[in-house]
Amino acid sequence: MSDFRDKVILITGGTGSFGHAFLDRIMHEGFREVRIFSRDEMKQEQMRIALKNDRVKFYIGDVRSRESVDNAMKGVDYVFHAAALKQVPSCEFFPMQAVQTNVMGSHHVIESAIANGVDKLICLSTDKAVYPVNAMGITKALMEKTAQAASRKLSEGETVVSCVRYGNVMCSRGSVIPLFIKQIREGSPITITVADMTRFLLPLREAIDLVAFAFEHARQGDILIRKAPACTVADLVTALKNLFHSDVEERIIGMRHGEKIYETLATREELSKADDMGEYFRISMDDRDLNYNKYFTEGDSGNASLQDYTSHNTYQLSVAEVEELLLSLPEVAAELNQ
Ligand SMILES: O=c1ccn([C@@H]2O[C@H](COP(=O)(O)OP(=O)(O)O[C@H]3O[C@H](CO)[C@H](O)[C@H](O)[C@H]3O)[C@@H](O)[C@H]2O)c(=O)[nH]1
Repeated sequence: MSDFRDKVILITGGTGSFGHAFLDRIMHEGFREVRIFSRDEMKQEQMRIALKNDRVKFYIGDVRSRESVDNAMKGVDYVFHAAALKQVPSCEFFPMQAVQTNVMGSHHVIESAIANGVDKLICLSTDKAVYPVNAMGITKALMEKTAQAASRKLSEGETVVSCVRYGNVMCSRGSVIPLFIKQIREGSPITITVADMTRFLLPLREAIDLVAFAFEHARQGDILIRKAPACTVADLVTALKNLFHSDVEERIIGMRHGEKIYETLATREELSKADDMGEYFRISMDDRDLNYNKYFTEGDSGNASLQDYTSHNTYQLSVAEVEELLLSLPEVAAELNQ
C-alpha cells in the first residue's frame, strides 16, 4: 500500500474486522501513528494487548458525538470510516439508531475530517445501499449521499472524500458461513432462507484490497467497487457439506426481515458514468448543479442498454469454485484442521 511512513491514520470502528485486517496489512510499512476509535473499551484493551505497539493509539468515543470525533481527528492525515450499525435485523427494529450512527455519525466524521484538514477520507459502504430496502441499506445510502454532498462543496487541495461498496464479506461476524459451519458441526439442520438467493462473495483480503485501491485512485466524491463473483445459497451449502463431508439435513426457513433475493453493487445509471478499471469500477459523483432545467431539455445520453451489476448477473461460481474459494479463507481452513 501507499507510503504511510510519516502519516497519522484514524480508523473509526477500528476494533472490528476491517480495523484488524487493515492494520495487519500496513503493520510492516512505516506509519507514524494509527488511531483506533471505537466505543468498546474491552475490545480496545484486547487489541492493545494483542498488538503491543506504541504507535497504535486507542480513542474511546462514538461517531454520534462530534466532540469525541474531533478529539481523535487532530493532526490526522488519512481516515478510514468503518464505524457503523450493520446488522440488517437490528437496524430494522431500531431504524433511528441506524440513522444516528450511520447517517449523523458519518456526517460528523466527514465534517470533522474536512475541518481538520485531513488529506483523504474513505467511507465504507455496502451493496445493500443500492436500491435499499432495509434500514441498514437506507442509512448507508444516506451516508454515501452525505459524502458526495460534502465532496461537491470541496475545492482542489481540500479533503478528498470517497466511498467503497463491499459485497458480503465472507466469514464476517454474524454472517452465514460461520453459522452453516456451526450447524454442520452440531449436526443440526442447515437453515436455508431461499435456495436460489444470491450474494456477491468477497473475502476480507479483497475488501482490504478495495480500500487500498480507493486510497490510491479515488477522486473527489467517487464510489469504488470491486467486481466480484456470486453464488446461490444452495451452492454455498453444497460446497460446505462437501468440504466437511456432511450429509446434515437442510431446512428451508424463508426470507428474513428486510432481505433481498439478490444484491446490486452498481446501478445501470452509475455504470454509464463509471470507469472500468479492470478488477474495479470507479463511479464518479453526480456533479450536476441545482439548475436542473437544462437537463430537462438536453437529457442525459448515458448508455441506455446497460444493466445493473447484480449478484444474479455477475459471474456465478460453480460448487467446485465455491469450495476452492472457501478453502482459501483462513477461518474455514482452521475449522477443517480442527
Ligand atoms: O440461516 C441463514 C442465514 C442466512 N442465509 C442466507 O445466506 C445469505 C447470506 O446471509 P448473511 O446473513 O451472511 O448476509 P446478508 O446478506 O443477510 O447480510 C449480512 O452482511 C451484511 C453486510 O454486508 C450485514 O452485516 C448483515 O447484517 C449481515 O446479515 C443470504 O442470502 C441469506 O438469506 C441462509 O440461507 N440461512
